[in-house]
Amino acid sequence: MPKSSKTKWKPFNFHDSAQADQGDATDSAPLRIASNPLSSTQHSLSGADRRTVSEYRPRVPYLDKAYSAAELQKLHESREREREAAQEAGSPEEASAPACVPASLTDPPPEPALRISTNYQPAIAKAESPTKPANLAVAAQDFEFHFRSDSVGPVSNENTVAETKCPSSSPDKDPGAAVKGATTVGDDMASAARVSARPNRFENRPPMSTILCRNGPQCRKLQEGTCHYNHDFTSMAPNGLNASKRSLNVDSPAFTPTPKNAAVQPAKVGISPKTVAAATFTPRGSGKRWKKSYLRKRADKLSGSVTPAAQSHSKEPSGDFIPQQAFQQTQFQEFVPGQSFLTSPQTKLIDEQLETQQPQLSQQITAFDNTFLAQQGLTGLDASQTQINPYVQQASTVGNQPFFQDASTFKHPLNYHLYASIGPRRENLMAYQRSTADFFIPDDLREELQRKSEATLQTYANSALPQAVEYFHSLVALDTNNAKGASTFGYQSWIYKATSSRDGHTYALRRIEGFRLSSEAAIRTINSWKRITNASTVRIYDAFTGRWFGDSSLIIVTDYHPRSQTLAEKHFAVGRHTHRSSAQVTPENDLWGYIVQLASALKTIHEGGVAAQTVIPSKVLLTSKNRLRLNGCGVFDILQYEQRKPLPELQRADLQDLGRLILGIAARNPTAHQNTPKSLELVSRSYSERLRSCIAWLVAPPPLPQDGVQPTEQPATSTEYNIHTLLNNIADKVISTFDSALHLEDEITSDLMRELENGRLVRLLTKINVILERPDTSSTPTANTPAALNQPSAAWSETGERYYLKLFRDYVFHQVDQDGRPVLDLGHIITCLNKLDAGIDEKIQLVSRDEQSLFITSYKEVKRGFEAAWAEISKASNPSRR
Ligand SMILES: Nc1ncnc2c1ncn2[C@@H]1O[C@H](COP(=O)(O)OP(=O)(O)OP(=O)(O)O)[C@@H](O)[C@H]1O
Repeated sequence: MPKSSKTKWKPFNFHDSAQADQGDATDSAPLRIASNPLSSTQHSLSGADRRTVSEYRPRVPYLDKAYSAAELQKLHESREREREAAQEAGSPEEASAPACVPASLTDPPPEPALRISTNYQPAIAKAESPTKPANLAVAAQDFEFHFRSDSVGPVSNENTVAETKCPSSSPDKDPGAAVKGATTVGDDMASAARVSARPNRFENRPPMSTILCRNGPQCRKLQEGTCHYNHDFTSMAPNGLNASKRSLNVDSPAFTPTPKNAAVQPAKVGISPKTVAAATFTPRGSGKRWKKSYLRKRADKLSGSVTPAAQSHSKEPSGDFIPQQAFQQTQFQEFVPGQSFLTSPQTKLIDEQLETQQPQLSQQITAFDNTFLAQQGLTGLDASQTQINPYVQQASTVGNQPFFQDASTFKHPLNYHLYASIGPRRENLMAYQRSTADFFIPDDLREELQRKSEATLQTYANSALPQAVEYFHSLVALDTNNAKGASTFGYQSWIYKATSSRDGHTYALRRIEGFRLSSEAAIRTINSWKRITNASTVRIYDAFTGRWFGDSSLIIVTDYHPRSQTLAEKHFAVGRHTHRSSAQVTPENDLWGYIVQLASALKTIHEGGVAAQTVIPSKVLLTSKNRLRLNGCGVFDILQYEQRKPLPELQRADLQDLGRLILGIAARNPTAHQNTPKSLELVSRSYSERLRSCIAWLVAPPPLPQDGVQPTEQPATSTEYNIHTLLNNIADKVISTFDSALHLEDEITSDLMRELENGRLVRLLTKINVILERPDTSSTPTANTPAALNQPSAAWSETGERYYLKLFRDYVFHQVDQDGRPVLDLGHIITCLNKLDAGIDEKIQLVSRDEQSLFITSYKEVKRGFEAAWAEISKASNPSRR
């Protein structure tokens, strides 16, 4: 990286990417990656094997050696001597043969626009005196050198790349002359033998004036009068092939393979003749459907009727978004190939048939429709009424479907390990080196988050559940137990995941089946619960009753915690998520963590003037590792409003329930509290006395004081049985749980930091893809002249001002090694993108795919080019800014 570079770190401003100034980009490039030394390529000047620009020698495919002027002069003299010797020996043919020497050695070369020496510094190349005329006699034949005349100054929009051709690339001269001269003269050089053994790729090349110019009709060189290629495009077929050259003919001579050592004509850019034999494109994989659609479209056209536009892209505002409804109403528009601007032979044939045999074809279409509908089981429907929903099941299946969908039916699981780093991590990296895993959050965390996200978004198209419950839609049952009896609450209860049409978030709906609300006051108790906010409770939002399920149901709306598990499922082996057998001992620290979290929840609940009444294994959710949330709160307050007990009694019962819960887990028996002394003895065998005495205190509350004063109104003493006493007694455990929580927070923050750079790179990649090879945006669409969409832009052609941006894309993403194999080096890609984002002064060499063009430019200029193109596209996208 050049020392003089003082470019400031200034990332692309991609709408919202307000990035802070990161200091000197040359000293602290944003990300430095270990470059794989094995992956250095012919295009690469950066990385571990970086060479300086001056060391670069162009690769000449048919010469192993680049001859200097002195060497060529020596060859010439040697050839002259031979000719004279032959003359003296009386060999007239040999003597009369013209001396085959490079034109550059015999004639003064035509005045070049720019002359180059082999030691040139391309980025700062300047015209040299013609004292070294033959230095590039060989190299220049293969390369058309492009230079940025303004490599340091600002890039002009009109002529971004000032390009110069070497004189020997003139079409009038045989480009292989110098090589031929060298090979016939040199009899003393092994390299000459090698050269002569290799085919000259220009030998059988047709004259340039017969080759169609790759830059197309808009070739700038043509306007300047310097392009010697053919610009008569009238003979070209619309698909870009030269019809006269490429079309198959029975009179065509049989194909004769070229011998391996024969001179090979260089391959031309274009569509391979093999494509003639390629299968016709058939949309949607069904030839019948495609043909049917096309036939109908053509029949419509002939009969004057118009195929209605699809409604699926209507921009009319909709009300609440209800995916299931929208899903079933969607119309799928058939693919209509008639709108294509290219006419395939097949469509031409059908056109002709339609013109001549319209009546027969109409019958054919009707017969085709009937057959098709019969195949789909849709007989009796008019084709225009048929809307095919690929997700709709047979009616009988839907009718028999229970509340619980077969989750595997529509499941397309993610491949969680698609992006996982493979193999062990290398430890012997340098300080500035990174491995792929460093750029992403840990695999297990990412997988867990992805699974949660998938669970949150999962819906079923053919659910037998109501489509909407109040302001919720897309219901999915979370209960796994199909045959349920009366639950904890004395009624059948169900849990559904649902999406709110008010805010689009996902909630859990607890349904109490068959509950009749007797008093308005009962449902208003939910207001106290709405105010309870604690990290260890499942938050409550709303409660209402209704008949959406065909019965009178009470619905309580709570937070949804995807992929959560109850303590009962985890510790007492009664659920689908059970990973641990109930025989396993739970670590004591985990148990203290449970006590602290639930005590924290109870503290907030009791201070809020309510009681949980649900501190039981099936109502405590585990939402991640050892992370508890008290669930099902507020339900008893509504259900037992008439028979409610005094609050102190309920709050003491909460503490006792907590004791029973911990006792059950510690003794590995959900009914352990039924024989408390024995269970406590069991606990004392596996756990500390501290834990045993804490559980013993919780499960045996002292008699209730008679005055009924609320515990929260008095300072706690060690003898009182309330949540404050509990928290005072376990203060040290509270502190250690708090410390663990802080450690976890630090870890998650550092994981988050890794993803920070990825977001920036995604924005950069998005921007690059928006820009690259975009069709022309310069023309503004009007009523008479529609936008020139899909028209290739001259800016991307070889002479266009954005050509080098395309080459930069190849340099970053399409690297190949010396054998032409793809190089997949994430380090190289990320390094290049970061350097582009920073816009540093480092030089890069961009080579066209055919190796005919070479640019020496810098990241700074590439960035400037991308920014200019982005500004142009942004302007074109916003009519008010045009
Ligand atoms: N808020 C929630 N978010 C996500 N999942 C939940 C939520 N509440 C409950 N679940 C899940 O729903 C399932 C059933 O929960 P529920 O509270 O009905 O327990 P249960 O075992 O059916 O007990 P019971 O029938 O005695 O009430 C559990 O697997 C639980 O993980």
